[in-house]
Order: sequence, then C-alpha cells, then structure tokens
Amino acid sequence: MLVCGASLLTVMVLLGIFAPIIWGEQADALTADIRQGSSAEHLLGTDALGRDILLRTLVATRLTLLMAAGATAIAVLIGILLGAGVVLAGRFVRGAGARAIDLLVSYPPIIIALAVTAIFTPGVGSVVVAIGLAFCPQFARLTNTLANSVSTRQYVVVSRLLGTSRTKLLQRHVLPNIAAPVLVLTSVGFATSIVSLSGLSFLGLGVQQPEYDWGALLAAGLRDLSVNPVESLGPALAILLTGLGAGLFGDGLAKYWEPRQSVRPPRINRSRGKQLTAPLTAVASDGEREVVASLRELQVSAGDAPLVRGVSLDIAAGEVVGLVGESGSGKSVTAMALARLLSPSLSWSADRLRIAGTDMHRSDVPAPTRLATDLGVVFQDPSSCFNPALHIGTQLTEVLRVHKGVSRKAAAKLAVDRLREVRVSSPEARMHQYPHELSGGMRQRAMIAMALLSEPRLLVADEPTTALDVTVQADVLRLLHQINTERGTAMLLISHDINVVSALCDRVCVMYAGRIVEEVPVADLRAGRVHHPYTKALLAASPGEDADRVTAPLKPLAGRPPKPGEVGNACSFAPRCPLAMPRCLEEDPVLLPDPDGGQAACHAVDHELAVAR
Ligand SMILES: Nc1ncnc2c1ncn2[C@@H]1O[C@H](COP(=O)(O)OP(=O)(O)OP(=O)(O)O)[C@@H](O)[C@H]1O
Repeated sequence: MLVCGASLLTVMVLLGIFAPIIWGEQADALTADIRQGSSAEHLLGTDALGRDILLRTLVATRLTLLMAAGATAIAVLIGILLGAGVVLAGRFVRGAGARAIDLLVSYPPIIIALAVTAIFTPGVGSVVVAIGLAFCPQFARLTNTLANSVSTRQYVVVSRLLGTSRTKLLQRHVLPNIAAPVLVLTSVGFATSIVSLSGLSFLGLGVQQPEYDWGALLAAGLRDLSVNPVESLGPALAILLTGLGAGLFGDGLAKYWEPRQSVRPPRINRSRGKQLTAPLTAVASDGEREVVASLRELQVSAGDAPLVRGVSLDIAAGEVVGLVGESGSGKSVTAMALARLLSPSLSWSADRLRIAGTDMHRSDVPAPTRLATDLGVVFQDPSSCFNPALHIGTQLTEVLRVHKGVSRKAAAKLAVDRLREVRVSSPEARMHQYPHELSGGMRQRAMIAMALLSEPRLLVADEPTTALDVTVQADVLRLLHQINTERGTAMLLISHDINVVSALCDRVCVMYAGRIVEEVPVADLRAGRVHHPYTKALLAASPGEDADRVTAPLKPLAGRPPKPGEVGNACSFAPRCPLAMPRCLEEDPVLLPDPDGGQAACHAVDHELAVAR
C-alpha cells in the first residue's frame, strides 16, 4: 500500500512540478480547433477556446495539489492544537471544549466551507481557508478522543506528576501515540480536500479564471458532455488517482509508523540469550528501622461515596506490608493515594502522608525529583504503564537522566544492569524493543526494573503477579523478596491472594469496604491465628499450599461487600458475619490491639476477649 500510494503521489507531485514548466504556455494557447473530440493530436479533445484538455489537466495538477495540501495543513494543524490542547487544559476547559468540538462536527464540512466562501471573495486563498476550516473539527474530534484516552494512561499520569510540561507531554506521549490514526485521517483529508475544492470550483466559488484547477476543468467538461464526452475524463481520472494514492499512502504509512503493527523481527542476539544472574547490590543499612511510609486517617471518596475510610499505615525500611481483601475493598485506591497517583476525579484527605521524610500531604504536587527517586510503583497492568511508541530503553533511562542528571550512556548501562538483575534475557537487545515486543512476564520484569532504577526507598506493587502464569509469578515474587532483603526497600504489596502475601510479607492488613479490619503479623496469618471473622472467612476460602480439596473443600464467603455508597454507621461486614450482634448494627468498630500482637476491628472479638479476661 505504501509503495503503490507513494508511487501514485510521486507521479502527481512530479507532474505538479514539471507540467507547468513544460506545457504551461501550450496549455493556454488559443487555437482554431474549437470543441474537438479525441484525436491523435488532442487525446482528450479541446475546449471552447481550442485549448488542449490533456495539457490543461496536467498543468492544473500543481495548483490543485498546492490547494489541497494547504487546506489539509490548516485542518490538521488547527484540529490537532484544538483537540489535544483541550485535553491538556484544565478540567473545565476539557469538558466545555469537547462539547464545542462535538457541536462543530455536527455541521457538514461542505456547509461550513460554503459559509466561509460566501464571506470572502471567491479565489484560491479563500477556498483553501474555507476547506481547511471546514475539516478542522474532524481532526479536532479525532485528536481529542485519542488524546483523552492516552492522557489517562499510567505513563502519562506519572509523567505529569513528575512535573513534565504540557508541551512536552503533548510532544513525547500524546502525539506519538495518536500519530497513526491522525496520519490516516490526514491522507483521507487530503483526498477529500481535492474533491471538496473541485466541488467549490465546480460551483464557481473556487478558482476563478484565468486560473484553473481540476474542479474547474471538470465543470467545463461536464458542460460540454454532449459535444465531447472524453473532456471530463482527464480531470476526473486525475482526482480519482490522487485520492487513491493519498488513501493508500496514509494506510501504508500508518502501518509502518504504528510500532504495534510492524512485522519487523525482534533484534535479539541469540548468543547473548542466556539468563545472567548477577547479584543485586545491597544498600540496606543495619540498625534501627526508619519508618519510610507513614499514612494517617486516609479518606478517599468519589463524589459522596467513600472509597477509603480512615486508613492508617506505617511501613519501615526493609519491611513488606501486604494489603489483602476482596475486589473493590479499596486496596489500589489506598496504594495510589500513598503514591499521589489518584485519579483527579477522586477527592482525598489525610492527617499525615509522608514518604522517606517528604511531606506528600500538601495540596500542590510534591517535588518531582523526590517523588521520582523515593518512590517506585509496579502497576497491575504492565501494558498500560509503558508508552507503546517509545523504546523500552528510552523509558527506563528517563528518570535517571531527567531527575538524577545521569548521562545517556551511563543511564543506559544502569538500565541494562537492572534488566539483567530482574532476569530479562538479552537486556541490551530489549532496550531497543517496543513494549509490545516483550512477553507479559518480560514486561512485568521490565516494569519492576524501571521502578527500581532510581533505587526507591518505597516500592508500591499493585497485584504485581496477577497477570502472570504461575512459574513467572514465583520468579517475580522471589525477585521482590531478594530486592527487599538485599536493598532494604520498604514495600507495600497489594494482592487478593492471601497465599502470595503470606509468602512475601512481614505484616498483613486486611481491608474490607474501604477500612483496615485486621492487621496481623504474617506468622500468625500462616498459623491461622487470626481474630476478625472476615479474615477467618478469607483464609477458609483460600486454598493453602497443602490443602486437600476433596476432604477439606474451600468455603466460599456468602453475600457480597457493600457498594461504596451503601456503607453507614454500622459495621459493614455485619450482614455477612456469623458472629454479628446487635451492637454491630449500631456502631462501626475501630481497630483495637489483640493479645497476639495484631489489631482487629470487631465488636464480637472485643466481647470474646473481655469475657476471657
Ligand atoms: N476513579 C474512580 N472513580 C470512582 N470510583 C472508583 C475509582 N477508582 C476506584 N473506584 C472504586 O473504589 C472502590 C475500591 O477500588 P480499588 O481499585 O481500590 O479496589 P481493589 O480492592 O484494589 O480491587 P481489585 O482487587 O479488584 O483491584 C471500588 O468500588 C471502585 O469501583
């Protein structure tokens, strides 16, 4: 497609350059051969003034192409600036701008073009501006929709938080990821511009005599259809071939440009394909453990619905804290609040939010460099955290180059070392690959490598193994354990799999309906020494490593957790709780210490302990 389209367009462009030079005078020469039909001398006949139609069609190529290119450039430039600018502006402009673009798109382009030409004097300039303005809402709408979806991806959200300017965000993340569809629309727009320009010339609103384009020639040819039927063939064929060439070129270019559709074989050096297992560098210092992350009374809500209700958490250097709970219990929201990566649609407050001594609890964005170097985040879905249009190497080295001032070469070396540490095979070759060229497990490891490159004090890992098969899961967990013990990195590990957290964590917090309902040392969890009926139910519903599922089948927990808007003053677990008592329906319990060194928020447990005392 690319070759066919490029060949057709090249022929047209060459004609546009050379035809007026070679045949310009001949095409305008008046002869006595008026309205002749097709002959060896005049292949497409002559017009009412005896001018050769074929030569005029060839000469008209330059003006037609220039006008179409001008109109497309206006449409693309204004459209992209409008569409993407609205996305990167504030929330109010984003909503109002998108509605305004929708409104403009609802007007057919030709009506807008007719309105604009009616204001100006007919001619080349006015018709180009008219067609350009008529098509720019379509580009704006496409760019707006695409940029909107790109702007919510994790790599853009993180980049914005790290202080990247709007222009840079547009240039680095938004435009490369919307280039392919915009290119296709540009080529279609070019073809449509030619047809629309010809349409306006046909109506007498476009190019005026003595200038002429294919549209004007087509209009003359249709007027003379009964005298010389082939006269209109030349301009019609020229419009058709140029439109076809532009369409094929755009489609071909989109395939070539879009890395996910490319069919280039991965550049992997097989001789270097062996896994290398260089040890991680230990940086953990002995001595008293410093609290790396400290969170008090975190509240997050979506409108009126509370999603997280008063969560408090401390994580010390070298400690791994697990967050478990059913889907929707608020684990990810808590973790993203800790990393200051909450969606802007959510509101939050906390009495304290500190990471590595930095107060993150300020209303403005915390210092990007501190954030970039103190905190590493491993997201649940590795495919959404990498920019698909940039090489893995470029993305891995960015934080080091931008926030630590490391040279490009040194950053690349560190990134290769880190990829090797996380056991990515052929790390040098991977640096030059796009994210889609890596397997899911490789992408996950590359994301862990990226999160660890700046040697963060705190690593937040949100379901880091959910998307992986069991063998890779075990590898990734081993790797996280190794990093934690050798580097002393504090970790918050989120999982709905109680076996995963008990394998890796020192302490586990169990979440239910936006609250921590039990905090338990992992040894107690493994031994089943838990107090809250919800934690007991979770354990009963999870297959242990040696569980015999025939003689000891799993006991699923009946009922469902309340939706965020449904929680009230009562204990939110009460409707599903086998130990529920009248007090549970009146008062939400708070976390209180239990005799095993943990904490549980349950009236029944308090009652039991009081009786035992
Ligand atoms: N941007 C948002 N806007 C509105 N509600 C949200 C938003 N993000 C999350 N929620 C809601 O917050 C609640 C907690 O979501 P969260 O993602 O923290 O759950 P989770 O415990 O991590 O679940 P999972 O294990 O399925 O990831 C859910 O009810 C979810 O629908």
